[in-house]
Amino acid sequence: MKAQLILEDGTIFIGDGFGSHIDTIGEVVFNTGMTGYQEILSDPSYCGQIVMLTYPLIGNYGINRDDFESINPSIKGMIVKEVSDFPSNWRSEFTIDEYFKMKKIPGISGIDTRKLTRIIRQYGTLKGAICSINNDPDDVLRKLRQTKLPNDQVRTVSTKNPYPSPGRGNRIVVVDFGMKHGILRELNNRGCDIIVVPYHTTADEILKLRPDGIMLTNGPGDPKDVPEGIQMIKEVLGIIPIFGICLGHQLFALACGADTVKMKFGHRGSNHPVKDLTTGKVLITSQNHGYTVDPKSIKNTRLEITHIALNDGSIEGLKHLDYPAFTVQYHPEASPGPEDANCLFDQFLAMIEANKREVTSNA
Ligand SMILES: NC(=O)CC[C@H](N)C(=O)O
Repeated sequence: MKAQLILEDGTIFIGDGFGSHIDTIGEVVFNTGMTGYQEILSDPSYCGQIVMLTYPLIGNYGINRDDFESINPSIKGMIVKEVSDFPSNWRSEFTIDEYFKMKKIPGISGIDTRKLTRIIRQYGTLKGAICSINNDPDDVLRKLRQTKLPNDQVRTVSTKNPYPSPGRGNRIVVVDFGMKHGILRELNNRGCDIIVVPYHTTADEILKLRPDGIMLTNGPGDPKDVPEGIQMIKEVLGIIPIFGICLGHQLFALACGADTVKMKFGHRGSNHPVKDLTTGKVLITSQNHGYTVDPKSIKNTRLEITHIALNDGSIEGLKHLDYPAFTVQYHPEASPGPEDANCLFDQFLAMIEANKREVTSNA
């Protein structure tokens, strides 16, 4: 069935609908990863967004039961050049079309994704609509321009109740701002005794759980829409060691007095080079963010920049100069993408051990 993609600047693309044939509106962003569409479509950080994949063939290894990053995908839609109807992989259980029909997500294929990428790179991320070819484009455009993008995505995707993932190692409270399950897997692999808590959990509630460390997860939207998280971080900083990823990194920066800004079109892909300023090494990283910490805002804080993006010089990592706490803008849990930065989870646990020794020696 023919479908159309309409951008808020008035550009119209005609393509073929796949998945659910419902109309949708969202922020159109592009991801340049060559693989990993299943992890991308189930990454809660894309909540409210229509994701365009620049790799030209999507769905060729199907949808399997192992690679989800959340139970229910929260993307608004997907834009691709070509969708594969006949996946070939021993793990495949559904085609992407079947899966999107089941989850009520619309997709559009047959789109000139190079042209669309150029538009977004030139003008920045835009709102867009995927709808039936029968809709009047002027009506859709009017509705699209009137539609405000949501600001409550973290509330939508965060867990409603705390839950444990037991282990015999360090107790980690994972604050779920829209967590990718890859983060849990990394902590589980290291034997951690995990308690996942909702985004609005207060510092007191967290401290009552007697954590050895606090993990601030990734998540969707503007970090300034999550004041509960910023307040909590201010109160636990210096008491419990902290590791933050992506939205967790941005919230940490705000809690420490830095500022965040929206990027023109963000970083989304699996091969973003990042320089670790402490070692001089370059890591190839997995990324998905549309906001960034403003470098001008760092000088009045007690933060040190530990990592920078080599494509545009933006901040990719921070550490606190006085307290055990560090954060990264990229995804050390990969899922999808390279595992160059996986050792950050080990560094988190080493920081926890060092902190325990310090607390004991000061006692
Ligand atoms: N993956 C993330 O945590 C993304 C963080 C934030 N929502 C951004 O777009 O910048």
